[in-house]
Amino acid sequence: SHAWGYAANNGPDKWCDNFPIANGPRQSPIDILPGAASYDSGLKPLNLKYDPATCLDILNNGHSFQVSFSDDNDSSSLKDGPISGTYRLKQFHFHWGASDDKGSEHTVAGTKYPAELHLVHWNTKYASFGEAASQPDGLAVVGVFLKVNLNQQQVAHFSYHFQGKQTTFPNFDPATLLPGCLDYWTYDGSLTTPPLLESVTWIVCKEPISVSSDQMGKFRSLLFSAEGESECCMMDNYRPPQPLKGRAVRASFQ
Ligand SMILES: NS(=O)(=O)c1ccc(C(=O)NCC(F)(F)F)cc1
Ligand SMILES: [Zn+2]
Repeated sequence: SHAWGYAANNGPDKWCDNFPIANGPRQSPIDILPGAASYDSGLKPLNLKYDPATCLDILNNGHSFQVSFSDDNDSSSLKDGPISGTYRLKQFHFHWGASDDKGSEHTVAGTKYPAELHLVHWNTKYASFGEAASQPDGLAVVGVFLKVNLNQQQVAHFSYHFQGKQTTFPNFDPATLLPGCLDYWTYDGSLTTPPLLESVTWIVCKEPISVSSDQMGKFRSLLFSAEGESECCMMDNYRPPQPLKGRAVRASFQ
């Protein structure tokens, strides 16, 4: 079976063929309706601690580019918020569109942002990321919307062209990618790409960060294709919102 992707023949509408959980009860992303979210005063502020020294490399994995972190200790981790215990940062990556009117996976009352950042963390009550990824409370992903600010300087100089390309990416501090205000919505969901595992506590920040239109251009210059293949620009690598199926979305703010 041809690998999954975002094209008409292998994209989100086809994923259920090989991954039936695509129609499961807690799939992501979702459309967040702020008016329907319930404020929960029991939710704690996010406690994010990132150590740039744990930043390892940047990889174009053919679906996005991802910056990986060494996770053999808690020096880059998430605590509090809606979760209990400590979740270690494993990687971050983005989803984006072919134009600024689309690209985010979560939407807010139908509004699409041009891109969305995902900071992926795993619950240290499990032995590894791989084990955590198959547990209902195994992962916590912080989602941050990106908006285009026409005269904004570059967020960071990512531009990793071909699939499979990997390079060191020393001392990048992911805290520079966080908005000033860490108000968030939270709900139980899944990975937004196959295998679509229903193991994610989603934490979606209300405030977007700004990127330059040049930065968006750089994202769109990345390639789904590998070196030597006919060039296929990496864009529209987002899954559309999935049915809420009765889930509650809580807000950390009023
Ligand atoms: N887009 S997302 O929901 O943040 C997202 C985060 C992580 C993974 C991932 O590690 N897949 C590989 C695994 F775990 F073996 F299945 C996929 C999607
Ligand atoms: Zn993602």
